Amino acid sequence: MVIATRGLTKVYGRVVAVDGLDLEVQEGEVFGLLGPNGSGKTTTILMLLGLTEPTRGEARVLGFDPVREPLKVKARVGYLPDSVGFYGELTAWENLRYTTRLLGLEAKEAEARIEEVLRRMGLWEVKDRRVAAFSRGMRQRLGLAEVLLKRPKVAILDEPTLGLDPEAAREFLDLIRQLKAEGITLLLSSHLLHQVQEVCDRVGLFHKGRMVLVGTVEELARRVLGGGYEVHLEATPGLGEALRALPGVIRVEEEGGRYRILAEEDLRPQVARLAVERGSLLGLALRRPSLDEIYARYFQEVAHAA
Ligand SMILES: Nc1ncnc2c1ncn2[C@@H]1O[C@H](COP(=O)(O)OP(=O)(O)OP(=O)(O)O)[C@@H](O)[C@H]1O
Repeated sequence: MVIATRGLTKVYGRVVAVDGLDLEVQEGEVFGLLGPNGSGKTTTILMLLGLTEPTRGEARVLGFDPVREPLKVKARVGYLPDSVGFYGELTAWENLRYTTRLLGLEAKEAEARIEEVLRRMGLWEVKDRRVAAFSRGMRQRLGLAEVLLKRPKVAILDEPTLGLDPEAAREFLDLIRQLKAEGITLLLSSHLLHQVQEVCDRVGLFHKGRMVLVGTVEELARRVLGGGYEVHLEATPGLGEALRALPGVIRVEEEGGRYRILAEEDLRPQVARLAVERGSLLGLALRRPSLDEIYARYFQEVAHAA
């Protein structure tokens, strides 16, 4: 287990920021800590890095206790905070050179690593530009470059796509996929559920300091919505009834020939056959159920039960 916590709790005065967190992240996994602002994601991250002390409970990161061995954790774990602090007056290269000094790398090794990470993040061409002139997306990539200087086994990214336009966010998520392919374990936090769900192997949904749901998106969809598959169909209007009668279909929403079908399995063949038999098939696609919907539905049910 790369990250493990038991009963991890942080209380600020009267606010329980993180409440009895049991979290396990395995080697090579991309795990998303997801939830609205103020739900405890950043506090969790700070405790894992030894930057704030838990009130109760314990954590292990790569086997080290962040409270008692914070330097061992920091040496091995890359951290991208939610607002990255670089020296605006210095160039990208100079900022990273500063970091390599803090890491204690000797000049030759430092310069080789800086070139490597800047090239990877697509920033080599702008290495001599002052960071003050960087866009938010470039700054985030420079933040990830800085994380990689350390050659970490684990990277913890706090709200990595916040403030990025859709294209920059997509590029950033692609970089995260590449890091995963290299075997780096990633923990990332976000309140943009739909955006990061694509890259996460598993997610933990936070609500008021508690991790209320944890699993793959499909598992959560099955547990909360009743089905893990969403088929989108465009066909002749009026097929709702017939679609609902297909075995494995849980719910069908229809809007003028556009259908959203929630199902227990991938029912595209059955749906296609039905659409062709009853008229015409104009479009068919399988979507991952959305975490936003899972989250919303879960809280409707919680509120309803209460
Ligand atoms: N240093 C602090 N002192 C007092 N209260 C705090 C402190 N840090 C966080 N909190 C409170 O703890 C709760 C959890 O905050 P936290 O920042 O961990 O949430 P978050 O999910 O990361 O949200 P965000 O996305 O806004 O960072 C909030 O109610 C917040 O106000």
